Amino acid sequence: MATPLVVVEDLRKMFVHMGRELHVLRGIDLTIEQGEVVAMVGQSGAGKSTFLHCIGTLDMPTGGRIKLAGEDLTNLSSSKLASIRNRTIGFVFQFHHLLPEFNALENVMMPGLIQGRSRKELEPMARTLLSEVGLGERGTHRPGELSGGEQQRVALARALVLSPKLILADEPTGNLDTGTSEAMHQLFFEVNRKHGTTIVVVTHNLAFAQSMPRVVRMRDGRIEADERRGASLPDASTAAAASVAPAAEGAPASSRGAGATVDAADNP
Ligand SMILES: Nc1ncnc2c1ncn2[C@@H]1O[C@H](COP(=O)(O)OP(=O)(O)OP(=O)(O)O)[C@@H](O)[C@H]1O
Repeated sequence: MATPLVVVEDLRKMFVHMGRELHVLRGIDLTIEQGEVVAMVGQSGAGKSTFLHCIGTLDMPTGGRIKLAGEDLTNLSSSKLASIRNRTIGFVFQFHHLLPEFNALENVMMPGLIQGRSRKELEPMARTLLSEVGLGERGTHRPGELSGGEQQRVALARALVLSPKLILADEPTGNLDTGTSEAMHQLFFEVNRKHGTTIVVVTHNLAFAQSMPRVVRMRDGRIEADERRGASLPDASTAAAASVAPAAEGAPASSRGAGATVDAADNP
């Protein structure tokens, strides 16, 4: 039976900007089950990132309720929220925010090192994750010595190092070329398959969104559509190849038209 990981009820977020109220989330109800892979799509300004930040405990809602892994986040202190965040969520952003003075392996270990865990404890996991994202041989490279796609793969490995139940990704391939994006997209499916991690991705990439089993479309701070496609995930061998072959980054775009934007589809 499906187990809810994220339960959102009547979620609202209002910003006050220059004395004016901006109602960015206007009553969102959404349940995400454990192990789901969900695309969040919609036009620019629809509130996708704000929604992601709220369920990621990076931003406080102004109304409604969020339950994460059974815990009601309402009225929790910032330190309690940080503790839930650290043990439950891994983040992947458009810009990877790797620390330039540390190598790939150290960057992957960093969330654990910050928590006071030992290098000895973290290193085997970090090495395994780097291998899973196809960078087993690049552990000693600093971010400046890696391509954009490789840096983003290090960021994905870093997001996984504390074994989160949930990965929240905000335009994780928005900064990458089409072929590199495709390899990264396959990696998300591979991570879901291998670790059972629930994944929520904000994306403008039509091909990526359409490959997801569930697509939630936002408009003006509300959910406009929530479609479960029943689509099978991409072929495991394709995903595995993408995860182990850095060369896949240079692979040509598929005929599905990766790189097209969902917004373009919104406004035919
Ligand atoms: N801190 C803030 N203060 C005021 N307004 C904000 C703040 N953060 C976001 N907004 C506004 O909220 C609206 C929704 O922003 P959000 O980033 O969630 O949209 P989005 O759907 O992710 O858009 P995009 O696809 O362009 O990234 C925008 O109009 C934005 O200007």
